[in-house]
Amino acid sequence: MQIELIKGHGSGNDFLLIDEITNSYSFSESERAGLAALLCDRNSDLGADGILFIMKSDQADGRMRVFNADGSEASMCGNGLRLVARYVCEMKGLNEAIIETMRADLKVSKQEDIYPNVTTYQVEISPVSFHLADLPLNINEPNLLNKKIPELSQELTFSALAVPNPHLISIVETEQLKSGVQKEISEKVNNPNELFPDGVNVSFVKSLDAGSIYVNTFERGVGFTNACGTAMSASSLVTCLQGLNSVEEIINVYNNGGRVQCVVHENDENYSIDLIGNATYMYQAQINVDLERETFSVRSKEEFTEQITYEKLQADAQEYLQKAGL
Ligand SMILES: N[C@H](CCC[C@H](N)C(=O)O)C(=O)O
Repeated sequence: MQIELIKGHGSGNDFLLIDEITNSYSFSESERAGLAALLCDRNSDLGADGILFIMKSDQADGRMRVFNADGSEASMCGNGLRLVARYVCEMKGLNEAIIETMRADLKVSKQEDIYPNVTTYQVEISPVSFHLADLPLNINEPNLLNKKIPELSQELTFSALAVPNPHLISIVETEQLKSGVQKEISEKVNNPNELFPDGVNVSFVKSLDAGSIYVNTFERGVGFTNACGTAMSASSLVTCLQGLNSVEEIINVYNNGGRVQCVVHENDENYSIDLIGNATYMYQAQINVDLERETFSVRSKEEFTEQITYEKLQADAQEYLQKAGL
């Protein structure tokens, strides 16, 4: 089958966007998973952290389904939703829209550039739950906020929440970031285990200057990525719960792919997070895929020029992190 796609990224978390609104593709569930595993392979001519299927919606301006590089589907993707927001808004000539996701119809909007000439969108991250059954996390507690999980670590404390995809977050110091402990814990909870039967995204967070944090994430279904939008949003919320940052204030979230901003909103113990950051296109391509034989070829590939400007944002962020000793 012939497929057109755009490759883009949100803070270095890169995705293949497949437009099912304009094109008359009709993928079965197994084809969606198979395409993700085949096209996201970093040893192939494409490679990405996941695929974003952009689909018609009966109730919103568009619909996003996100598949990780291992072919598993996730309920939400913050960096990916900014790319889908851009694609749908530009297609329909909108500055704001509603995008249907697995668990909620979410508000998205075009924003002022977060960095000169870097196309920027804001997306709503919601719903948020601290109920452990919503991850799921199998421990006999109503929630897990800044507590130990002895099976994973004797010294680290963790918070667990679903936004709505599952996140396990630990606020750490530089030495823990530089040790191999995050990889160890992440691989343990993303291979068959009793604690997290569906796996979990694992983030280590370091508080920097006031209103600034650094987040490093091992993503369920992918591995370490440059950034994870839902993880950066969930981490921002956890830093507010721990008194390191404040709700309704901009939090600069640094990551290995650059910088985004989060604003945590609280309404009677209900939280949502606004995630603001780049939505950068890298190239568009036409490919021929033979899923039976698990092969594909790139028929054409045309680069965009936006990445050149994005790399200036990324260099600034990396300079800041170097000064912070990261
Ligand atoms: N790996 C995640 C999905 C992608 C989320 C991430 N790329 C983001 O930007 O939020 C999961 O399985 O829950």
